[in-house]
Amino acid sequence: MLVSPYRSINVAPLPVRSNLSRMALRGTSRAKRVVVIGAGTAGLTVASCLKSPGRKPPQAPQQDIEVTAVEARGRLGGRICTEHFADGSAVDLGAAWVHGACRSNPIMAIVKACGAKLVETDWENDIHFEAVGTETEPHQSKQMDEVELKRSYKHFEALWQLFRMKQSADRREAKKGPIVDQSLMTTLRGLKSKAFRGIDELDKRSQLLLLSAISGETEHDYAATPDELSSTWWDIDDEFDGGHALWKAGYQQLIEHLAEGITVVLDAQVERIEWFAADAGDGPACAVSLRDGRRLEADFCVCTLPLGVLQRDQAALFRPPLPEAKLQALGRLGVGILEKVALRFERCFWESKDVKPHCIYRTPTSESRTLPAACEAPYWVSLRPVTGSNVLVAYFVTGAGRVMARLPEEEAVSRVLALLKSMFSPVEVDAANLLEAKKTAWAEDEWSCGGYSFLAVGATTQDRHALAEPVGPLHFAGEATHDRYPATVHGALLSGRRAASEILAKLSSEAKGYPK
Ligand SMILES: Cc1cc2nc3c(=O)[nH]c(=O)nc-3n(C[C@H](O)[C@H](O)[C@H](O)COP(=O)(O)OP(=O)(O)OC[C@H]3O[C@@H](n4cnc5c(N)ncnc54)[C@H](O)[C@@H]3O)c2cc1C
Repeated sequence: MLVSPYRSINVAPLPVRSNLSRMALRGTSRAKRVVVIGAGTAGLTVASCLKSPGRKPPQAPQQDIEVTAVEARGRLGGRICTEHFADGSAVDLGAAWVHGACRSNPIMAIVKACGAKLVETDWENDIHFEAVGTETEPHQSKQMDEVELKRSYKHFEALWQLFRMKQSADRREAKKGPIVDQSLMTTLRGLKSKAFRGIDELDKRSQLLLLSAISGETEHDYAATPDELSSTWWDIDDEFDGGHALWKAGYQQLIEHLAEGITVVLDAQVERIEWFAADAGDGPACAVSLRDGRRLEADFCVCTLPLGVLQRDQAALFRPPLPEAKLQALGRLGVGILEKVALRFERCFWESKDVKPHCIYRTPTSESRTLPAACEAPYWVSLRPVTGSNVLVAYFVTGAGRVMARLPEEEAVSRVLALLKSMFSPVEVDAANLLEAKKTAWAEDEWSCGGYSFLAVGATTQDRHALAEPVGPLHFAGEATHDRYPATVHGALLSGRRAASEILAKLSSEAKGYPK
């Protein structure tokens, strides 16, 4: 059966919960109401922090807070979406890895609290194929020559050293005043030295291998092409130490933990967010209108809508309109595309007695690969080391992801099978060996409009700050608003904590009688 994320067929429906948080009421006539828009990681974190804001200093006010999260989908988690195959094994169709599984990563405390099991991915344990001939039927692949692979890495390292020097110089200039940014690919193409004569000077084959290495370094992580990514600010994000680990029972464990005790209204699509001036009288500070006509009034509203949704809907959503700085930030930031096709087989054909790869790569032929290229071929992650099930997950990014998102499920699956057949014994990859498949379409999904945010040409971290900036009683969270850890679950979680502490700080100064 093929399942797209928004259908969420295999996810056990989580009940709408209704035990509102009630802390001791002191000094106010009624509880403060907070509406959180979106019940993904950021939204649930805001709600959970406001529900139990932790130990407070004695002078801090005890404030009664009622938190309600409204969520467009019929499930929790947003871009976290765990589904299950018929054998009970979990597969994450949205976020899968805890990037930087170390103690300072806030996700690890939740992993510990829910007793979850993580399995680290061994990126070195991989196999590389390359396509031979043209990409037209029947296409074949052969395992890559190690010597050639090493040679391509040499080119890559030389190019990357040059790039890092240029990027440091550009960043120094940016500190002095405005600079003209350009795409990562434009910069890479312009780099030459004695050790590296330039991309265009390489023979076709070396170019192809170099480009694959660039894809691996940029497109796989950022879900955007080097033509889209900012050269100056590429890789400005921070990361936690430690490996990259997958959840044995799925990322949904994090969502279930965050959602405990939170009131969530599911199937509630927000159509309008209004806020009113502080001197507008005794009425509500803001109001959220739903597609079904319901209206929720509140003292604060926290918007955790994904960047793609904000870009599409901001003009219709906000009354009054968002400030210019926010609109400009929305226009500059980019949304990357990442899609998955997960296949469960009866028999495992990608492992041998000696080789049990975690990852499988395939370089397409030069004929099919235009420069500068989008990553046209997927890479595969084996879930055998994680769940023990014979599952391969194919990852498609950027243009290839967009194509996959639009393809009917059966066609997408047969394309992935054809690629696998070209690399492994066609007898083993036979459709009869395929038990189940699940396919995503995040790029087409009304409530995510893509994968995750990236700094496009001309965008800077300041745009993330502008997106995070509160507007009156309206606060903002979500992965795109985090400056250090965007595009990740931990970034979304930390952005939720930030928005919650902004509201608590306002309540605290209000209780002390400071002006709003
Ligand atoms: C395919 C894929 C793979 C990824 N892999 C990883 C990974 O391995 N590791 C990692 O750390 N990160 C990964 N990410 C990124 C990670 O999933 C996100 O950064 C994170 O989940 C975002 O959380 P959020 O709360 O900001 O947004 P979301 O989870 O998208 O939450 C926003 C919520 O708002 C809801 N919503 C939208 N519109 C409306 C509306 N009008 N009214 C009401 N509700 C609305 C949405 O349904 C959603 O539930 C991946 C993302 C994708 C798509």
